[in-house]
Amino acid sequence: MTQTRMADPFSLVIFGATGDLAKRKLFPAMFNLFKSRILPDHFLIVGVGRSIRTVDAFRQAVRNSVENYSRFQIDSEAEWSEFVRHFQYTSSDIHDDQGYREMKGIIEEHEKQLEVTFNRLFYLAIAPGLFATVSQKLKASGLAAANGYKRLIIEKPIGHDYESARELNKQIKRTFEEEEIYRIDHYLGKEMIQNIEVIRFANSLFEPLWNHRYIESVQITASETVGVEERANYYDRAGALRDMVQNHLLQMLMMVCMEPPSRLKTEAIHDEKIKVLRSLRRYGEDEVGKYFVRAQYREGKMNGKRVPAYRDEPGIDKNSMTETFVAAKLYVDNLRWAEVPFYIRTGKRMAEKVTKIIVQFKDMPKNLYFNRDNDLKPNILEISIHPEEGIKLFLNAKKPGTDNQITPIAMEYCNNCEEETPEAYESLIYDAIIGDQTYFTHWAEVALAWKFIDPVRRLWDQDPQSLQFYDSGTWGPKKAHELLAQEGHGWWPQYSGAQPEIIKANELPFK
Ligand SMILES: NC(=O)C1=CN([C@@H]2O[C@H](COP(=O)(O)OP(=O)(O)OC[C@H]3O[C@@H](n4cnc5c(N)ncnc54)[C@H](OP(=O)(O)O)[C@@H]3O)[C@@H](O)[C@H]2O)C=CC1
Ligand SMILES: O=C1O[C@H](COP(=O)(O)O)[C@@H](O)[C@H](O)[C@H]1O
Repeated sequence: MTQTRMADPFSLVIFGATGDLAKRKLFPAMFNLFKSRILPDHFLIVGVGRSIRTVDAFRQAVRNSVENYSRFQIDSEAEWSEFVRHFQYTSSDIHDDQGYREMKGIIEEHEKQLEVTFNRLFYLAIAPGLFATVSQKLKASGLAAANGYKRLIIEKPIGHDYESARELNKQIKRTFEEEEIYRIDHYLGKEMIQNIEVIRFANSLFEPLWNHRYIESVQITASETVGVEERANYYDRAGALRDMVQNHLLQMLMMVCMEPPSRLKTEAIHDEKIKVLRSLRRYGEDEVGKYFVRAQYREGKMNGKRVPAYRDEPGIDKNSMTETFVAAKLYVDNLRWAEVPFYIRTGKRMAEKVTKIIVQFKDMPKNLYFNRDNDLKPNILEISIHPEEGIKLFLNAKKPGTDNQITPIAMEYCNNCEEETPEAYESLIYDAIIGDQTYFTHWAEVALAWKFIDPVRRLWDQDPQSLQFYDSGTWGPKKAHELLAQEGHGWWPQYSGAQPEIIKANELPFK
């Protein structure tokens, strides 16, 4: 959410309104925006699903979802009525033209009552295999012919490789221009991911150091404790490389690496992100094994409870070769990042749920001054994205009262300690409503990310030996540690051993 202003009146059609995404994310996000008073008086939400529901039953489902997942409470029945009166429902199969006529009828009826420009958004919370059909039928039915704006919001996965993504994109573009397509990568809606830009470009402290001369390495971790859950059908065909690396991890990498944009405008930011993907070092087939590690979880213990191996999860093939973990060493071959390793890792059933970026600065000269025993801890900037949100800067300082002993200390800022921050979908839906594409994925990003991933995937598919295994509840296979050890590095924080004192940002003298 880049700016807070009241949105213009709009109609939003949610395809897949009876599904999980709508229930857990979309309805609560709409309610959060309503509570934040940034939705206009006039807006309409039309839910579409195959399930037969009355409008009242649909509104009750919206209420259940808000009560379970919204960050705000419903304060009164009057408030609830004011919110829910905006919701309508129509039951229809996506292939059925009559359904589109009904949607059009509901929307036109709403628009007729208003003397304003008619803006329409279409949110596809449905399987990607249905995107092209909906897009084509929106055009044919005239629904996509608003006299204001028309926008399409789609979810990942966008294809399963470059070719399929390109084909899908081609079909969607028959109805929507690039400026009308909002491709959600929900990591870009996270507060601290959006904060990376500010930390980098609003602090004279960091910008001069943000390059290969001062940065030793960067680590990006997105670890999860959950297993495959109920998504066997999708996940077993996707794997962690497609599910997490192609999108979320590369997006985080782009935010860390991009050059300062010429202006804080969507196009300028997208241009710089795209250049990062273009600069990513491509590995030959014989190099994938050296720079990438993939693995699958075995059974293990999580919170004292035994959990099954991936191959024993419901719906998963007993011989599945799908990876649930990926680690990689990447290089961005440009002048700023020459030879700086970017270590990325993601996995399911790992020891902790954590999303974090670690920027490790170069060591002080060895054997000089305070580093004479060569045991100074490195300076680290830790950007915590989830579940903590904030930054910590690890420094070395004199231990109070002792004889020149040095201790690591940390200065800390917590972003979500005092108040709950907006949820990613809330920020992104709001941005789509006000027409800000900054934190959505441009087609060129999708295309280049696939082009980077595809050769790795191809190689893995031909090489069963590339699959390692790790116990559930651990930090992944040994090889993922060896990947860093080769360079004298280690995954933070196990490697640091530091138990730094924390200096809170609000205790600093300038506050
Ligand atoms: N759930 C999540 O957290 C996330 C989901 N996504 C993506 O969002 C999309 C939806 O996911 P999710 O909500 O989990 O899926 P669900 O299976 O829970 O819901 C699918 C929805 O699509 C509707 N639907 C399916 N086929 C048709 C059809 N032929 N005509 C009309 N409606 C149809 C279903 O309606 P009905 O049941 O009434 O037939 C239902 O509302 C997927 O692309 C997924 O990858 C992305 C990120 C996170
Ligand atoms: O997109 C996805 O992300 C989730 C992890 O998201 P987070 O916000 O909880 O970090 C992951 O579980 C899922 O497999 C993937 O499709």
